Amino acid sequence: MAVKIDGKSISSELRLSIADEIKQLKQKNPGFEPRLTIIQVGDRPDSSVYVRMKLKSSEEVGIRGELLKFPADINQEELITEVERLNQDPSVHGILIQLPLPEHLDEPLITNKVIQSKDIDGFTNLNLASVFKKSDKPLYVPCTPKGILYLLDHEKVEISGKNVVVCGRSDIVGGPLSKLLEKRGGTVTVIHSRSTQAQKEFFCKNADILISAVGQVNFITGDIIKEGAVVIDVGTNYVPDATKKSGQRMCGDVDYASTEPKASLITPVPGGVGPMTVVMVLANVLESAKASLDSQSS
Ligand SMILES: Nc1nc2c(c(=O)[nH]1)N[C@@H](CN(C=O)c1ccc(C(=O)N[C@@H](CCC(=O)O)C(=O)O)cc1)CN2
Repeated sequence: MAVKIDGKSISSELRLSIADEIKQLKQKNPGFEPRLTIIQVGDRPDSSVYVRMKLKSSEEVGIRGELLKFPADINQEELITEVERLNQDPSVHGILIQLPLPEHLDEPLITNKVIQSKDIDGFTNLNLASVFKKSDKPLYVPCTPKGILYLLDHEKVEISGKNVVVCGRSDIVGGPLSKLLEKRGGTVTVIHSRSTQAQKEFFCKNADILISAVGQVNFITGDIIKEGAVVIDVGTNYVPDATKKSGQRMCGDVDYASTEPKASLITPVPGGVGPMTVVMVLANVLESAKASLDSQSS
C-alpha cells in the first residue's frame, strides 16, 4: 500500500510560512505590499474556481490580489495593452494570465508580453529558456512543476539516477517539468500523444517516478506501473457522478484503486498537486516583491 502525499496539508504549512515571512517584511518595511494581478478572459467555470482559490489564498497570506476580468471576445490588442499597462505599474509584482485563453487569442504571444520580473507563472520565452539551459536558473519556476518538485523533496524522494517518466509535454507542466527533473539528475522519458501504447507501457513499467499530466481519465493503471513507484497525478478531469450535487466529480489521470496498492507514494486528486500549484503562485509573488524591495534599497 502506498503512502498518500497530502498536498493539501503540505501546501497549508507552506502557506503559513509565506504568511509569516510577509508579516515580518511588512513590520520591517512599512509600505511593503506584495501585489498580484490576475487576468481572466471569459467565464470558464474551472478557471473561475482556480482564480478564486488564488485570490483567497493571496488574501490569507497578506498578498493584495485583484482580478481583471475581460469578456471572451476581447480583442488581442486591447488585452496586450492591459498587460503592458500592468508591466509599467511599479505597485504590481506579479501578473498572471489565467489559461486557457479563448481560441482567437494567441496564447504564447500574450503570455510572452508579461515583463520577466513579474512573470510569476514563468511562462515567458526568456524564463522558459532558462529552464531549458543546463547551467541557468529560471527567475521563476512555473507553479505546477515547482509544486511537484517541492512534494518530491518534502517526501525525500531521490531524483538523481532514477528512471523518471513524465506523461504530457505541455508548456505549463510536462515541458518544463521534464527538463527540471533532468537537471536534478533524473533520466527522463516523456510520453506524449504520438507515443505508441507499447512505448507507454514499456517506459511506465520501468519508471521509479511516474508523473502524469495528460488530462485523460485512467491514463495510468496499476498494471503498467512498477512495484514501489512514486506516482504523481497532475490530471484535473471531470466524470459524471449522480451522487454529487453538481452531477460530476473531479478525478486525475491515474486509476487510484489499481495503482495505489503497487505504488510506494501517490498523490490523490483532489488534494495532491492542485493545492501546490496555488501556493507556488504565492511563493513566486513573494519572491518578486522581495526583489523589488531589494532593488529599491540598493
Ligand atoms: N496561468 C495559469 N493557468 C493555468 C495554470 C497555471 O499554473 N497558470 N494551471 C492550470 C489550472 N490551475 C491553476 O491555474 C489549477 C488547477 C487545479 C488546482 C487545484 O487546486 N485543484 C484542486 C481541486 C479544485 C476543485 O475542487 O475544483 C485539487 O486538485 O485539489 C489549482 C490550480 C490551468 N491554467
